[in-house]
Amino acid sequence: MAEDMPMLNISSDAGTFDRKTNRRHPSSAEKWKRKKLESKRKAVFEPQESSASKQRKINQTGQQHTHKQKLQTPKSPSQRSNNRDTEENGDQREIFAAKSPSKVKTFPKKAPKEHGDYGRPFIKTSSLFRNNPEIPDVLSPAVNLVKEKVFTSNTFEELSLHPHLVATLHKVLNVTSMTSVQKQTIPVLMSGKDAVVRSQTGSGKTLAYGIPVVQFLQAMQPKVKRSDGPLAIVIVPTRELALQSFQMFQKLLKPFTWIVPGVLMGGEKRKAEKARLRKGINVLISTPGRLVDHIKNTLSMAFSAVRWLILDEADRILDLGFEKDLTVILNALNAPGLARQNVLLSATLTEGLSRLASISMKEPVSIHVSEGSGETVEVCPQAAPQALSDSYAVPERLQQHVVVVPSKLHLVCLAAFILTKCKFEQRQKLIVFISSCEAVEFLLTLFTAVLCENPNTTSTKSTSYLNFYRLHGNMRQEERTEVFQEFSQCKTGILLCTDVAARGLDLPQVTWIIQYNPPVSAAEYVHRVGRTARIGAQGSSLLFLTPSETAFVDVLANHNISLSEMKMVDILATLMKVERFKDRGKWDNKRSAAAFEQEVRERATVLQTDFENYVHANKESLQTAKSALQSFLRAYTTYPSSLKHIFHIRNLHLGHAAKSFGLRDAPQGLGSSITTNPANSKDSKKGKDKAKRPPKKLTAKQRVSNLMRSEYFSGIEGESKSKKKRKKKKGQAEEEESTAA
Ligand SMILES: Nc1ncnc2c1ncn2[C@@H]1O[C@H](COP(=O)(O)OP(=O)(O)OP(=O)(O)O)[C@@H](O)[C@H]1O
Repeated sequence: MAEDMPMLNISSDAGTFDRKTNRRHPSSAEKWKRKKLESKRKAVFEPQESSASKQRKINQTGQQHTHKQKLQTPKSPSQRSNNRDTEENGDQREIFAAKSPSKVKTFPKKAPKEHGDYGRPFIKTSSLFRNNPEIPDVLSPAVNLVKEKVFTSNTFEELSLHPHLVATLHKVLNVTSMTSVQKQTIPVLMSGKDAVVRSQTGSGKTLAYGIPVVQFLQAMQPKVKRSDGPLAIVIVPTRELALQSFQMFQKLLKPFTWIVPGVLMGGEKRKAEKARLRKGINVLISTPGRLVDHIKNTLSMAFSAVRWLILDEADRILDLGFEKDLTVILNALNAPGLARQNVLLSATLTEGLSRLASISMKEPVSIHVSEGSGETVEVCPQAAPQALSDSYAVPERLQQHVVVVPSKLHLVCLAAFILTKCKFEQRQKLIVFISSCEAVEFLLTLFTAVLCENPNTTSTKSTSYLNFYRLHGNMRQEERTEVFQEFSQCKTGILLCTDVAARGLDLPQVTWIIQYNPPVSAAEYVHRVGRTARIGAQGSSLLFLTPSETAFVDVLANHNISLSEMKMVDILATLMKVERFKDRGKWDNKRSAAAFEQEVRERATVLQTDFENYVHANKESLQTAKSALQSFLRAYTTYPSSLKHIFHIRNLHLGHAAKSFGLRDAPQGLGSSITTNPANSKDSKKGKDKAKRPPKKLTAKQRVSNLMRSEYFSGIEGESKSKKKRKKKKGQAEEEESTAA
């Protein structure tokens, strides 16, 4: 791993160390030594290698790894990681390098003149930029884009709605003409039929079911009373989406004050929710888990009057994690046997839904908004959802990009992209998708500490153009709600989040969606990017892939999604404009392209070193980084089997992945359950043996538990067994308490 360490090449004998900047200035003796070694620099820099020489190096890599591991043995990893500051670490590396035979390269002592000295220690860039897998060109296959027209020229007046409802749409919701999905769905639902609705993200599906429900309820005779209990139930996969749908119903129901909407989200005290349920909620919006909780534990929960069941993001709700909950809900609803209208909606409904349709729907109308089908609505009994193709429509004004970044460079590349957008462009609102709650927390802390502080001053005041927010399922509900509201209202900001924010959230003016960790399916990709370019607006997205993951572009192409490539070097080049590097001198066009590239590499290395210094500054931050890495690895094991040929934990290089968490080494004992790349194994011989063994087959139960764990990583809904048990106990206690009261 030694070669993977960031090399601030500093000798121990003299020089001054600037504690403010964490950098050491070389002594004159050192400078002389460096000068002598200048002639060797070419051998070290190797700016452009031929593919033949690259291949040779790849062939040698295994040998080099083994050798370097041997060199490191005098110190245990834990001892190494306890070395707080770079100076100490730098000494350590030099000692090892001195003892090593010729295969281990000697590091240069001085940067070439054209790169400037600026009185800074020379920065060896190879640890970040060498031994990375080759970056292939990504050619997104040609696809037939599925187009959906968002707006129609038809108005809500054409629908025979209650005039107060039309007025509310105009005045409160500020909408006048219908979107395509509304034009097709509202009349079908108003005629009393069940429907399966698929239309692109941000096309107005919420009002497409909200308007018919309100129209129906306000017209009911005798007039709706609170004591009637739930008449319409809306199930959504996340708490924030529940809150958002609830707020939409609140607005729509403004003129019809006798109809009461309510939301059950979890996070709130069950006792308080129970009290609200007892008082009476007519339009009940809930996450599946919370509703099941009340079905099982709230005696006063009655479903005898339910006339509408709406599953928004229906494909998500049908995922394994929620299926059990849904069965409980359907059993409870089906018991009284009242005629009920059922609606399923999502931007990515596929044939998997036929199972649910057959359980709960009667001759559903299939509404599929796309070019060509714009004016027609088919009535397809039972098998309707199967007719839905696997081609997904994405918003027309969404610009989709992909960037291929080796694992080691992930962190600096994300940081550079955030800086590019937020510092040098106006009014940027970014959402960054990350695979686990722990990794979100880690990146928030790291970026806030390293990017928001100005290294040239002692002030810790954060820079005004970088406002970080975070959202994931391990946060307290009040905090989640607060962040959701704040990020909705802010003009600029960066939301670091898990997939809790992937579905349905209507966050205004989001300009960029960054998928730092790839999604678990093409459908999830569509929902993530759908947080921008909503309702006809413009937006952009960027998908990060490692070189071994580029086949995911073909998976997306199979669903008619096409991406254009962005080059990592172009993203990193932003570092040339960043103020924190201003002491490195001004750059102009007169310098050679190679010098420019070298300077970019050096700056990226300085930034990576800042990240690593922060991570290794104390035990706590080191542990946080390790936990984040571990959770990332665990999340990586949960890709479905259909994508395992692309996203397999064995393809990951642990040392490189560790670097993307600011760690200088892959921590030991990352969890025996995680299958690792044999090349990462401490004992390469053992690793080879391991590689021969066929991968352990998981039982169905294990696969399910893996998926559930994946939910827990993003914190969408699934919970660990022990957490559920604790909650159940608490609930029972509350129940007893309230009965006693
Ligand atoms: N007819 C309309 N005219 C103008 N704006 C509208 C109209 N209908 C809905 N909107 C607005 O469009 C935005 C997106 O709507 P909505 O959240 O319902 O989309 P969606 O199709 O459910 O998206 P997703 O698939 O991501 O859940 C909302 O801000 C909503 O207020």
